[in-house]
Amino acid sequence: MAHARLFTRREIESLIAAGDIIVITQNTVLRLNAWKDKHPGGSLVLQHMIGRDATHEINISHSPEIVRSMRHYRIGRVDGVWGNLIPPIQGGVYHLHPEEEHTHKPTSSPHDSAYESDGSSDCVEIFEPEWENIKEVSKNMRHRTNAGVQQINTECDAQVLMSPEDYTTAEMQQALEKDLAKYPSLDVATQGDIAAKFQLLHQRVRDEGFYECRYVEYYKEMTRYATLFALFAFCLSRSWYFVSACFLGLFWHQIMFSAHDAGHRGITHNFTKDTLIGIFIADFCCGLSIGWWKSSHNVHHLVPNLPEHDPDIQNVPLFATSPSFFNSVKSSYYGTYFPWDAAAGVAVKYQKYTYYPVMALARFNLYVLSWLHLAKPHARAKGTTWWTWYVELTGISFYTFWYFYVILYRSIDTWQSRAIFLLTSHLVTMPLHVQITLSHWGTSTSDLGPAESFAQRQLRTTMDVECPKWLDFIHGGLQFQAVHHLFPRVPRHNLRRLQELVKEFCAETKIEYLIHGFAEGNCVVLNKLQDVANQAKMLAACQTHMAAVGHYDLE
Ligand code: HEM
Repeated sequence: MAHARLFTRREIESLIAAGDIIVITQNTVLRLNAWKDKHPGGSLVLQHMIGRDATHEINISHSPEIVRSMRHYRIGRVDGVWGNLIPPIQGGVYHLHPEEEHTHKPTSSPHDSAYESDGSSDCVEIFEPEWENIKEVSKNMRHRTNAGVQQINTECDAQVLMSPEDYTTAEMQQALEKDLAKYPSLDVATQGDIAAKFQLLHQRVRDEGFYECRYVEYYKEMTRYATLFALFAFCLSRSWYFVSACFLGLFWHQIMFSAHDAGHRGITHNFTKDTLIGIFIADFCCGLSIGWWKSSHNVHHLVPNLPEHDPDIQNVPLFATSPSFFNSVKSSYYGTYFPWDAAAGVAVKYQKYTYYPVMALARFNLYVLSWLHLAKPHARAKGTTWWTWYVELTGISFYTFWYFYVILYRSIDTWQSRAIFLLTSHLVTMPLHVQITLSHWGTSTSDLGPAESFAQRQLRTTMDVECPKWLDFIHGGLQFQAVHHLFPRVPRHNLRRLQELVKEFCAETKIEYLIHGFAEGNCVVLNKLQDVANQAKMLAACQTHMAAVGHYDLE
């Protein structure tokens, strides 16, 4: 039996070196080459899991039936605790071992599970923690940068004698060390214990019915959306343009929460039904592509707050929430560089002040991103979800005609009223964009490496907003972001109850549960923006100084 084969770590590395998409789940080895272009969650999410134990990521993203169907892609198993490799997309480099170069046979069978066992009983390799290596690297970096950091602390002007690269490294290192000191150890036993406890928690979530959607809550939601829409239409018919625009903005603000639920298949749990609900709300009613949103959001959920990989924090030149961006990050999502140039240097210095104005206009940017996404060849999904692109294009075209022609042009008389209506309806959605950024912009952007468990990474990089129950509808479930990141398919209206279990889990595992009131959360984000702005100023001072002493070219 091919799937009885026991793989060694070296063999897994060789398969990855040969270009295979190898993922470990519950000690079984999956080869997913056949899903590369057909996976409904996108190809990037598979790539971020290559060489890793993706048990939790897989279990929280799919129904138990789909998880069971994955056995078709099994090519063998591994023994002991699997120590995650760094996926190639995140910089992992693997080489075929000379003796395997000739024997590796890439498979092209439909199920891609035709890896032939040679019947040999390969030696079992139990992963030894890389924690010692991490500490060693960390120590070396500290030695290299400590002198510079002290210099910066004592000489807060352009007299710093540090290169911009060293300064950035020092800042990133300090943030990393803060997290290492604050969060549970990355050793195998501790992270294994967190993973085991998370598995138990997930079982409890299933057993206690948290995945069951309480549809009555959606009837209430729909009543609210319908009321807001009716008020918009009524006011428009009376030519009360400003009030009408406010109601339309509030309608968009509220209904987009349900698009988020549908995008996660958190309503019916059926891909086709939830995707259609998502397209109806996002594309037809709001002019935004749910396909674009899913393609970036699925990646964001897997690698939250990793500057090179999470599209949600890649906002240079306007904003930077991590000094990593000073190194001109190449985005694995967009495939392009976010250069740290003069424009970024200036904009980021003032980002604390531009945050709310930009959030107020953020919706216009989402139109652009939606259209750009649909124009890309890879937006046309292959496999069973091929139809989504056509329905989306119909929806978004309908919206454009309806909003810009029927509402703005035909229903409103003057250009001045049109401009007021356009701006008001879009500005009213600002709290939604602030709410979205509150969840992550104030939290850590450090990468603790492949040894960190799924649950710890999500909780370390995600923040909840505390609010009374009666205000839940205003935050639309996004206030339970940490809970949602652990269980993205759990229906929104069950998250408040689930939050209690997650808090218990955090207390048991000693992972801090990040939660702030709305105003306090805003301050956390603004402080983070100010911190990075200060770092950007210091970086500029380093550049000026190094240029003055002839070690740096300001161009
Ligand atoms: C390597 C780890 C994997 C991750 C992180 C992952 C993640 C995801 C995500 C986020 C979605 C949601 C798509 C959306 O609605 O936008 C999804 C959907 C889906 N994935 Fe995966 N996936 C993984 C592996 C697999 C594998 C091995 C299979 C093969 C059976 C698979 C089959 C599917 C299917 C059929 C759907 C559609 C969902 C549905 O019908 O409910 N995935 N996946």
